[in-house]
Amino acid sequence: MECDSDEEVVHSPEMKEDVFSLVFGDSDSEADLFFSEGEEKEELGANWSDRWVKVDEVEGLWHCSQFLSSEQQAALTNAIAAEGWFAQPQHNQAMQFGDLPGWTLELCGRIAQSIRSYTYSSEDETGPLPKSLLERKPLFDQMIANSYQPGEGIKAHVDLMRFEDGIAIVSLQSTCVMSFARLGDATESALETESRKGDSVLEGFACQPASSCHQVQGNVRFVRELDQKNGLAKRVDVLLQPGDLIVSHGPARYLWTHEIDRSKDKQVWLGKRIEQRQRISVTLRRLCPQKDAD
Ligand SMILES: O=C(O)CCC(=O)C(=O)O
Ligand SMILES: [Fe+2]
Repeated sequence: MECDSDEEVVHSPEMKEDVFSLVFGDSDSEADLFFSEGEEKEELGANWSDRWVKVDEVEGLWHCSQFLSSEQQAALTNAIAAEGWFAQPQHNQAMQFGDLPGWTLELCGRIAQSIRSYTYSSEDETGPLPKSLLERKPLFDQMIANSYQPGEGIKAHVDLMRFEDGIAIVSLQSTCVMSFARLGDATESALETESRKGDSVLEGFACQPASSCHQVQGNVRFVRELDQKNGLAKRVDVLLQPGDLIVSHGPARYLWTHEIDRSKDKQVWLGKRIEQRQRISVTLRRLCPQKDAD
């Protein structure tokens, strides 16, 4: 079964006040899902600059490797499980608008913190989000949690225009390849994966005689499929591992589709098949202001 983004709300239960404290013990509004006791929140940003990687070909797409540690991933997975949204495998999507659960607010805070720490320490970069988006309040007011059983993915889409620019997605539990395709090319016939088999991963940027390029940047690998005519990337695959975060704005948000095809034989990375487990993702966005009805 495919998840059709935004079209289907399987489950959207009322938030129970006490769920968060049941899972994490009593905590105040500065809930401590992500921060262990005594940890200096301000100092956490120190090494963010190394983890954020700009995906050059998809302007406005940024990847943060290991945004959440394994403990934090477990805590977030538990918080989602405690919501009861995915108690049955056929329930695959839950949305929250406005008053977001405590763990979501904490996640938003941590995303903002990591982006700020990157953006304000590198003057010449736009960073994962332009400052105008980064400093809006609230940063996000809508959350979708998606649950994918092995074999399930999400069709190529651009997120609905009712959401503002600036989108964040956190991946949990199963590694997957997310494919970005330039909007004009999105409907082209299935893209060749065979040509990638046997290609080796090289440090830096290496173009194969065929039309695909591999790039390794830190812990992140991209595979780019080039347009033979103009040499520009028409498809870029990004490996998302549990705990990774991606953020998109501008062209990446409006001019590229994103897709996860987990049908048989599609989740292949550098010649190896990715083991599929249940995957959960948390997408954070902000709704456009309501237009007054005339
Ligand atoms: O599951 C994902 O990583 C992507 C979700 C997505 O694209 C969406 O909800 O619009
Ligand atoms: Fe999406």
